[in-house]
Amino acid sequence: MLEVRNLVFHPLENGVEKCIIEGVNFTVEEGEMLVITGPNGGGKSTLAKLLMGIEKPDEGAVFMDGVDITGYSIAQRANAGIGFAFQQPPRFKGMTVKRLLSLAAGYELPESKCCDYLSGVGLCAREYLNREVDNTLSGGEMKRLEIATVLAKPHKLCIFDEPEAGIDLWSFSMLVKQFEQLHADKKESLILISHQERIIRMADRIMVVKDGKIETLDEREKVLPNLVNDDTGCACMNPAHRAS
Ligand SMILES: Nc1ncnc2c1ncn2[C@@H]1O[C@H](COP(=O)(O)OP(=O)(O)OP(=O)(O)O)[C@@H](O)[C@H]1O
Repeated sequence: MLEVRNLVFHPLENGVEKCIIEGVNFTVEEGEMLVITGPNGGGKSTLAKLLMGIEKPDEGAVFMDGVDITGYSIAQRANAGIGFAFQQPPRFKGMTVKRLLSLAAGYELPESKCCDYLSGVGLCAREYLNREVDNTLSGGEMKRLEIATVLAKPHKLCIFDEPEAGIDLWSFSMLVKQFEQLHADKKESLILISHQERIIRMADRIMVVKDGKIETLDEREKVLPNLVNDDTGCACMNPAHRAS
């Protein structure tokens, strides 16, 4: 379904080319959950931004259902069926949570539906529906709201960048259930960027990205034993990232 061919991203930093992504190739099949992990600064978020069209690759191509979407804008990619939850979600002063969810869904959502999406990420609709999406919301609230906006619309492919970041354990457990349900339905393909062992354990395949390259890409059963016994700096080894 998604095919990434030889992606290269070399932005200029102070006039000098910096190698961030170096010839990355992979595919994601229909209904598959691919978890991308690896050390901090390895290039995972940049790869997600290249898939979403937030950054443009210097070389390579991205295909969705055989169509070359490399030149597509963020909006065109959204229309092609790609949803994305940022690592650090943007805020929209003057917009209510209800309005944002309706915009994300593409139609005026009834309150009951908003309630379902909000409670799915551990937010109480009564408290949040009419709140503004501004800096009065905490980082964890923003993050969960961002995920709710992605869940509010069916996509072919959803990309979640560190959905666990800044989220308390109780809400994290609810999120894991949401991902398990999405995965069980097999209607959407999922790319989850994560350092969390509990999320990594849900993957069909695991990709380890390090120094802008794919270090490993294989089925979970093959990658996981090496990952949890690895002390080379893969963040999921850090006890702080382990799910309780
Ligand atoms: N446009 C850019 N110009 C210069 N450097 C960049 C640019 N985008 C990303 N980088 C650098 O590329 C490297 C990879 O960043 P990226 O955010 O993709 O890593 P990551 O694997 O997602 O890390 P983390 O696990 O900490 O979230 C970092 O060193 C970052 O500072």
